[in-house]
Amino acid sequence: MHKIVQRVRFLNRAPILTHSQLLSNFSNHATIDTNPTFSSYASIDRARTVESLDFREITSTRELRNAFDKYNRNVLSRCLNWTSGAIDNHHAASYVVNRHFTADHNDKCTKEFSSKHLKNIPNFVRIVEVGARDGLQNEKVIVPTDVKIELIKLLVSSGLSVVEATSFVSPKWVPQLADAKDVLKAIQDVEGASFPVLTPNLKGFEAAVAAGAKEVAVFPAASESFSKANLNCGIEDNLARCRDIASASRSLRIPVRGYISCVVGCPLEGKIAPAKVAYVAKSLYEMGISEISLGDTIGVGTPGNVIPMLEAVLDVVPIDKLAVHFHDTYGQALSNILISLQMGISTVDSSVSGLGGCPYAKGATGNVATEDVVYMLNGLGVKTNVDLGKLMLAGDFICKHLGRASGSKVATALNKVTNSASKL
Ligand SMILES: CC(C)(COP(=O)([O-])OP(=O)([O-])OC[C@H]1O[C@@H](n2cnc3c(N)ncnc32)[C@H](O)[C@@H]1OP(=O)([O-])[O-])[C@@H](O)C(=O)NCCC(=O)NCCSC(=O)C[C@@](C)(O)CC(=O)[O-]
Repeated sequence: MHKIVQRVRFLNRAPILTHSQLLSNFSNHATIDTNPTFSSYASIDRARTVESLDFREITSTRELRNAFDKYNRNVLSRCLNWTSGAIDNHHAASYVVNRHFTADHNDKCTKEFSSKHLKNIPNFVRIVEVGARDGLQNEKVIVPTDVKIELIKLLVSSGLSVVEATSFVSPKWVPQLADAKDVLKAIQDVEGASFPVLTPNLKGFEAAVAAGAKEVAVFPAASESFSKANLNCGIEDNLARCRDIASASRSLRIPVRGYISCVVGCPLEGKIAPAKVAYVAKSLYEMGISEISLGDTIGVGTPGNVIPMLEAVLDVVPIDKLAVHFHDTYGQALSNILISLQMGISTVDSSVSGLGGCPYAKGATGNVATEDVVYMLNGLGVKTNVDLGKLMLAGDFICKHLGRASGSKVATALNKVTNSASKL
């Protein structure tokens, strides 16, 4: 039933069914419908828990499946005992979404497939949501603080357990995040997630801690030129700043994440050698950084250059300390994530609706969209604890505010499907 509630909820254009309304609709269908093709559903063992009901059992009947394929409203109505009205449209939409367009995997197929080709893929992937920071930092028009706060709350309510909240950087460099202190203070009581913030130097670290930060992130680059453009200092000077933050955080027991920018390519230097990335990763590891996120800042990576980069880093840093952070400029992010998972990495950064871009990396488009990552992981049978429907609500919210379409292919496709379904 949880699944059903989820699917109906994400159709936020019409009233939401309560749990008991859904239950009663379900028992009605099971008892009233006399169509023989529907008997497999009608004979569902009553002793089974409500949670175990699954639309797949219903949609396995040929007549119903054909009706969905042809969007035949008459047959659908007969099979499902619909009457007209908003509730029925909810049903239609959730059936259609489930039948055709979710990434729910078929257990048998996926398991056989995984055992051969996907055996290293983790059972659980931790998603680090960076939309409120990486996603918004490049926006020219200042997003009001309360919109940022609402976005963060919506992201948490979708089940994301790490939601990067903002950056304590110079407001002259990144004016969009000048309200870092207010954002962080306003989410102190939000439960269910951690809220890391970027800190480029001790000044930023101290301000973040004063505002209530319990996790921070430093962000050196693997490219000397990019380091200067982004942080006004070279790689070594910046590593010294990271070291200062790492030692200041130790006594406060504050975990420090380390991003490495430009791990395969730099907007100023071009290709980046894997050895350079490994050098910065090893330096961060040796200073006690809790997790190292490898950033393809301008999205030029393909599995062809990501694999050698990951191999070089894996020689010097244990796999459980690594995360990947792909931008989707050339549409390669999901393939790069899949390769990273196959190599054993189980933490992935992404941004709701594919928002993002670094102000100091010209041409870089958004991060990989969290919706697309969740959809792919659902399809692989990998757990994330993220509710795709609720995540789409967060995406909808921020896209409406920014006045632009979602950068997530999954959100765009599912929204089209549910719009069609609501016309049934
Ligand atoms: C690092 C600095 C501050 C050096 O900037 P600077 O100008 O060299 O610093 P400074 O020490 O000379 O100070 C200049 C002014 O900034 C102030 N200042 C100094 N530090 C801070 C601070 N922490 N917070 C607030 N203010 C600060 C300082 O007080 C002073 O103020 P003034 O006296 O002129 O009024 C600057 O270069 C900066 O803020 N850079 C941040 C750039 C940035 O945020 N880039 C985007 C994030 S990186 C990214 O997106 C990549 C990533 C992580 O996502 C991974 C990926 O995608 O691959």
